[in-house]
Amino acid sequence: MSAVLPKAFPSNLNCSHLPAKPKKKKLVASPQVSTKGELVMDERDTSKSARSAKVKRKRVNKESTFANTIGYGDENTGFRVKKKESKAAVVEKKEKKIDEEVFNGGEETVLQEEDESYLSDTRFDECPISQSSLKGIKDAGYVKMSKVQEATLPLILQGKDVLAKAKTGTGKTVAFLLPAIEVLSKLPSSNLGGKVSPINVLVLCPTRELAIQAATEAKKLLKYHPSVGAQVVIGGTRLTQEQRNMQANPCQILIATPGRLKDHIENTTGFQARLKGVKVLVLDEADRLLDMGFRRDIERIIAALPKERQTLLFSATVPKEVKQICHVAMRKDHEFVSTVEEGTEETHAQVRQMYLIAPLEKQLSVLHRLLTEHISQDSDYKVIVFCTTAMVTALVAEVLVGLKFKVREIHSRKTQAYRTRVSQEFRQSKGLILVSSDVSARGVDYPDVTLVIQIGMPSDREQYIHRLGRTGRKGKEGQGILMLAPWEICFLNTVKDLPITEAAPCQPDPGCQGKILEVLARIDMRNKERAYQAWLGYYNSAKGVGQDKLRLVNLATEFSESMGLREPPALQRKVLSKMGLSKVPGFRSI
Ligand SMILES: Nc1ncnc2c1ncn2[C@@H]1O[C@H](COP(=O)(O)OP(=O)(O)OP(=O)(O)O)[C@@H](O)[C@H]1O
Repeated sequence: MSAVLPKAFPSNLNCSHLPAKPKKKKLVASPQVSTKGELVMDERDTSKSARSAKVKRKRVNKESTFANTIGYGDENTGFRVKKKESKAAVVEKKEKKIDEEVFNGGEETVLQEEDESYLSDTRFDECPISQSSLKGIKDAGYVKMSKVQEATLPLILQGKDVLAKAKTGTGKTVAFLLPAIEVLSKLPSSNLGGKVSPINVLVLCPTRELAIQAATEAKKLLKYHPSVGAQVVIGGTRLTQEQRNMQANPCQILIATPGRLKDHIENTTGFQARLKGVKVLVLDEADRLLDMGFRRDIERIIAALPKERQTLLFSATVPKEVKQICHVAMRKDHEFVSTVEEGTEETHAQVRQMYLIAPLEKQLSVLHRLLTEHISQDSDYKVIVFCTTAMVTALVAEVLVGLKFKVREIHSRKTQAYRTRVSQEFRQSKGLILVSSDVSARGVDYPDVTLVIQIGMPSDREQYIHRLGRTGRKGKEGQGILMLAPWEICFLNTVKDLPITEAAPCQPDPGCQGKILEVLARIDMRNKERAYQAWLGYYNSAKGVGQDKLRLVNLATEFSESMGLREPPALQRKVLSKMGLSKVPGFRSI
């Protein structure tokens, strides 16, 4: 590995790119319980401005925390207790327990500093919605509607198809769920019963985490609608188990990921007939669901639904192409609603965005420095580190664990039970780093994320915005750092209209590189091989990088060197062939 630092990375500068954090406020619980069942917190802080901030502590449901029940950090704890049970039975029980916890909502303790800029002046109780929904909303602690909720509710209640765009973390989930529940609760009873139990509201989400989260939100709103239920069908769980659940307790609201829904359409008896009852179809993260990765599944699903229905498309990003192809799902006379003013940025002003250029060989030590600095400034840190692929995510997580950071990892190569557990833990934690692939890029609502780091170029501008949107939710502050290699600078063109500034060059801690090499040396070779292959696959199809295959060979070698390897791993011929790289000189094959 070369020790020479490129120009963009001068050795005499310190890492001063992170803005100094304001002094932490001390939050002290005052023993008052409001009429809403909220525990209201007093804020004891010496600073005047801080004293004026409204801070609430919300208690949601249940006494036992999800974290306590499951026993994090020791995957095996739960398995060893009852020796007589088979491993499969225990796993099944554990997954069931996770499901129950997820859908009943474990205790969630959230400290909130309210900045109400995302809210409108309209209160929910001024709207023409049912008393049952209002009670659920009140219990959830929502008083005023967010701007997107205020803008879309009347249109949806009028029966219009709606394509809605609103910034990340501004309440789009409630914006589509609440009116959908209202539509459902007004259906004549013939639609609610009979031989076939119809699905009346179908919500599609691009990731499992998002589907689970939407179901949790639905449960809150349905609390006082005893005859309406919401169910989730997602990949990574047993199809037969889902079939049994649906048969035992068919619900009117189904929240699904597209692949698994398609499976049910094709393999579950009576499912197609149930779908004929759909009155409202929602595509959450619509632009993602309509892009090529999902399009076929979506078209197949739409073909199974009645044409006479209402369709709602929601996202924080609605590129031109989506407006052009939304007719795949919507009626021509649909309404387009945007709470992002024309000519203004799609990101939040209170989230400071920076980019930082570092060669691959230095990125882990720069990451180390960024994290160390952030943690020293904020003991309540909650960081998400996004990586390009699942296997690169696994590798970066392993390195950070080796460097003694408190880390969890989440990506598609983990079992669904693991992903659900980690997601719940991160939601409820402070002082934790989540290393993630794009499974957490969109929609996932982790409260109080203090910093989002993106390593390597995101797949596109939209993905950058959604990943960044994991911080600065509900009007809170946040920071985002995009770390690019010098040859990835072209990505900046796609986000040049966003307020993203160059961070001061970062000098890693002396000695850190040595530690990283030691950690890398201990990592199983197979993990590095997998990361190399995944990295190559990603950049091979990345715009602005993948076209020049000869350059790609050199960049991939640079990546393998950044993992401490002297020579790049050999790849299977069929893998190279699949990537269209078999004839490119420089790749080793077996
Ligand atoms: N009217 C409201 N008042 C207060 N909080 C709300 C309101 N509506 C929704 N919320 C809360 O705001 C948070 C963000 O909502 P949500 O996850 O739906 O945002 P989003 O706009 O869908 O974000 P993304 O674009 O990232 O998917 C959630 O914790 C949700 O419970």
